[in-house]
Amino acid sequence: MAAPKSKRVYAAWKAFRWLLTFVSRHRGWMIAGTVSAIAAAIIEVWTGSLIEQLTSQAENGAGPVVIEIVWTVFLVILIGVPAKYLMIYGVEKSSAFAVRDIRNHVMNHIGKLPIHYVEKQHSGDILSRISSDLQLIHQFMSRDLAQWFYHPLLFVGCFTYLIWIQWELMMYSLLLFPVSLLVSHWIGKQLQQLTEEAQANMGRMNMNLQDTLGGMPVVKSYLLSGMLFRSYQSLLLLTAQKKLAVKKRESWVNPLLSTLMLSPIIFAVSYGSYLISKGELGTGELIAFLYLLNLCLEPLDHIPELITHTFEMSGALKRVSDILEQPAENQEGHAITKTASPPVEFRDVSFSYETGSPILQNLSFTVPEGKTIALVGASGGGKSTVFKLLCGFYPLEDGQGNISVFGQQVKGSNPEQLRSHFSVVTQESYLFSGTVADNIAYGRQDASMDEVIAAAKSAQAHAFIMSLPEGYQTYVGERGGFLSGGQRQRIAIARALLKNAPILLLDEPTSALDPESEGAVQEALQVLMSERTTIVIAHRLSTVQNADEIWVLEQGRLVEAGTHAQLLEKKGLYAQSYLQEFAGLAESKEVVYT
Ligand SMILES: Nc1ncnc2c1ncn2[C@@H]1O[C@H](COP(=O)(O)OP(=O)(O)OP(=O)(O)O)[C@@H](O)[C@H]1O
Repeated sequence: MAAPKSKRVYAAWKAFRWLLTFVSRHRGWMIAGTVSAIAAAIIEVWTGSLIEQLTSQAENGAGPVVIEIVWTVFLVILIGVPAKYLMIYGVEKSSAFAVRDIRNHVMNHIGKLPIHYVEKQHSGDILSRISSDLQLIHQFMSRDLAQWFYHPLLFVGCFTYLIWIQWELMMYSLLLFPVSLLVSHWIGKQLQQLTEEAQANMGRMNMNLQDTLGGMPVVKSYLLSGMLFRSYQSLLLLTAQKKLAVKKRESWVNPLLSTLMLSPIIFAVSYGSYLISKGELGTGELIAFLYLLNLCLEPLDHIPELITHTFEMSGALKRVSDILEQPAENQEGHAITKTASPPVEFRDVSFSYETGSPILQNLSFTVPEGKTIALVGASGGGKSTVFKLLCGFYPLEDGQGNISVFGQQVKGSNPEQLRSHFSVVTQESYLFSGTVADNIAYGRQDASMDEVIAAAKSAQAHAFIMSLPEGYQTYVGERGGFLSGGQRQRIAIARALLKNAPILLLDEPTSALDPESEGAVQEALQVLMSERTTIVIAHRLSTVQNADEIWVLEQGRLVEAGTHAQLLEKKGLYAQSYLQEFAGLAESKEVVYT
């Protein structure tokens, strides 16, 4: 449902004010551009006055004065050239810097957005806001902002001077002016709505494109390219229709307005000639009047266009400022330091993403220092949620229990400081665009090359890295696409080793690998896990067997805990359900009943 008008106007005004805060940081060039715009407008009006003097003196036959005025006209025109140059360059320069700052600000803000917001958005839509919406804003600032100073000033200057020459002629000539303003304002509002819709569709198209490229193997194997293409096509059509609707309105309203603009000239020539015949107006005055009236009409021709561009820009501005209005994750809070208290403790934690669908229920456990805990349980039972809460991605509300790390509450802690205690390795580790060395060094950005190599050696990755065409400087491709799954995991383990955090959160890093790659990654993991506290979401029998303790999570509750042998002995849920999943039915039976 569309927001009420007053709210939309307020939102547009707020977005505009926000834009001005960025422009004001580069006010030097903006002021230079604005002053030049004022100067350029004054020069235009001044030229009109000189033309009037010139024709009057010529009529009176004052030859030397005429020559003097001609020189002055040339001089004034010459001064106008740098003034117009500075008007355009000054505003463009400050706009370019302002847009650079906005991009920085948006990017910085996105990095600080809480994960619970980002998880709900499509990255393609966010990307579209940063690229095409900001592009539209930049276009407005560099193309239209200077004109917003120049044209109204030119209009006011010419208007005042025209009134002074012959106010009646002026008033009659511009009778139709309010009509054109009303038409352009009305059309501008419609354009803002259409532009917002077109930009939102662009966002959806980007989502579609990103899904097609990012999920290419799935797209190919499930023969989805046709379906995705069709949905892209229909979005494209919708976007084209919206843009066409914008152009359609622009293209009938602009000629209409231009025609309205011609009427004052026709009127001025007719009525002015009548006044001359009555001796109430000089020929020079009429020539100057027509020159200035023409100048006066130039802004009137441009202002409607400026208004429509401004509405278009405010649609884009709103989409960008929507992201910025999302509160950033609180970067303050108490520091968590490593102490002798248990590394991880959950006390009566109950949590839900949506009200009414509990995910964790009164969950309590303590992970002792240096131990490896395997979390098992049915899919959707809340295992990954435990990790998300531990890293502070979703803050606990009052009454939802307590989570502590080294005896200090996660709630209200400094998130960066908190996360410095964890290394996370997931089933499919994320590699960034860049080299192998870069990707390992993301574990600790001040690490030396020797430390990167040492980490790679410990992660059993050095040998394969050295066999790559450019060794550590080999480009890994998008998301590490040039490497095998096992190689990617070993780079991720090297990154975690370099980070050297005391607590490991593993989402079974070998579960997506074939047995051959698994062996090498397991060896790397053993190095990583030694002397660290580890919680591992277990999918493999070998992992649960090697864990110090296994915890069974069922619908957000801890229902069984013990070593592999103890849980087998108990013949409870673990022995009956999960072991079969890990080892296959036959193997589990064999183990259970021996
Ligand atoms: N960001 C989210 N917003 C809403 N619901 C979510 C979100 N993330 C997870 N859930 C829901 O929470 C429940 C627990 O998810 P979680 O990922 O913790 O389970 P899991 O035990 O790790 O499952 P799996 O073994 O399949 O990875 C699921 O029902 C899931 O749909």
